[in-house]
Amino acid sequence: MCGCVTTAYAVAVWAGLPLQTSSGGIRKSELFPSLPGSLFVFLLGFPWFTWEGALGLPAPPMAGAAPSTAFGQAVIGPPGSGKTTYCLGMSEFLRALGRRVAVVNLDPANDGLPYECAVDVGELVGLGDVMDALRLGPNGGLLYCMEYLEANLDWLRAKLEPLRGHYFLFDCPGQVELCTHHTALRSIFSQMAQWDLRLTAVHLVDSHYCTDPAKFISVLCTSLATMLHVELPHVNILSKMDLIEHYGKLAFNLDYYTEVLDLSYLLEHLASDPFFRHYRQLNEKLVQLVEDYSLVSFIPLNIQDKDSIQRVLQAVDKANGYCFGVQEQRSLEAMMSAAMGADFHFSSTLGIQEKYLAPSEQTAEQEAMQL
Ligand SMILES: Nc1nc2c(ncn2[C@@H]2O[C@H](COP(=O)(O)OP(=O)(O)OP(=O)(O)O)[C@@H](O)[C@H]2O)c(=O)[nH]1
Repeated sequence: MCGCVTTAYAVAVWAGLPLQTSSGGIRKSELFPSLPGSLFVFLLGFPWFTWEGALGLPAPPMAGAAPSTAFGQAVIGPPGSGKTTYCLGMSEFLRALGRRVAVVNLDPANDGLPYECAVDVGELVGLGDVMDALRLGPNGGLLYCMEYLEANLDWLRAKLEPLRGHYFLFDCPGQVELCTHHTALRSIFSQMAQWDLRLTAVHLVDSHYCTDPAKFISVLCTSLATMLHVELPHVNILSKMDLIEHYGKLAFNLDYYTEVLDLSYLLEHLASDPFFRHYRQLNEKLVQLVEDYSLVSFIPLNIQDKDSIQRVLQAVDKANGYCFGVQEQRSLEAMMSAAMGADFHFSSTLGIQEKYLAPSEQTAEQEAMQL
């Protein structure tokens, strides 16, 4: 069809027929004044000739062509923060939304996986074998395994290539140094970006750390270091929201922790502890560093709560650009996304607070925050 139109156009141009209305017609001599007619028709015969190219316009999208870009999540966080459970819950949620999901286990220490694993790094390198052969402990062994994977990325690429078109969840090892200063994991992610795999780093942190101000400062520092080191679009998650007050009451409202509001209140709270009073200056500097970057915030998650997973997915899809992708299964998913976007953020955090935190008398700090 396109060929016929092109040929008719070529004949018309060659014959010198007007190409628009009789009054405003354009002749070949006006379009291509310096191009001899025979050369012009000769060019039209080539398969690479397109009118869009000739007129400097972008090429039209090829209907039905499979886009090569893949999307996914790199699930990271300290040991026990809930990465494997997250991969299971998120993969089930995504499948219910109609996405084809492939979960990839990059943690050689993971055994007895609860999810259906599409690719398992254990097929390439085993932690037990490395520890035995090189007489390393579990930590050193795991770092070696990651370096081994980095040196054998062809293996991973060959495993991922047949899964193009899937949405990927990478269950990563929990060693904190892998995300804060060791280079192997970062280099694996950056290589995946070269393969046109757009990942969001989903960094899980146990929410009960919020109940201890000193631990929360350390969580803020680790999260910031991870964001700066991993170099991926990043979403921080407070996991296990249902257990948030398991080890004590929160000193402030939940949004204080999720939005990382004025941290000087945290320092005042710490000053009441005789041990931390001696480290006030150190804590001040750490808190100042976090505030200066102004990058860290958290989304609360209870993996058993659909609304909470949806909120996380919405942030992840924005971060890696999935929501702008051509493969999005529109309809219900898009409608949910729009509805969530209209949600007033403060009220949604308040809703989570009411759900998971026991109502209590206002503490002195909370009163001070409201003033
Ligand atoms: N109550 C509750 N428990 C959770 C939640 N998420 C994870 N857990 C539990 O936390 C424990 C650790 O979860 P995992 O998913 O194994 O954590 P991980 O980060 O993969 O751990 P490593 O592989 O050791 O790094 C398990 O007992 C889970 O059942 C949650 O949202 N709520």
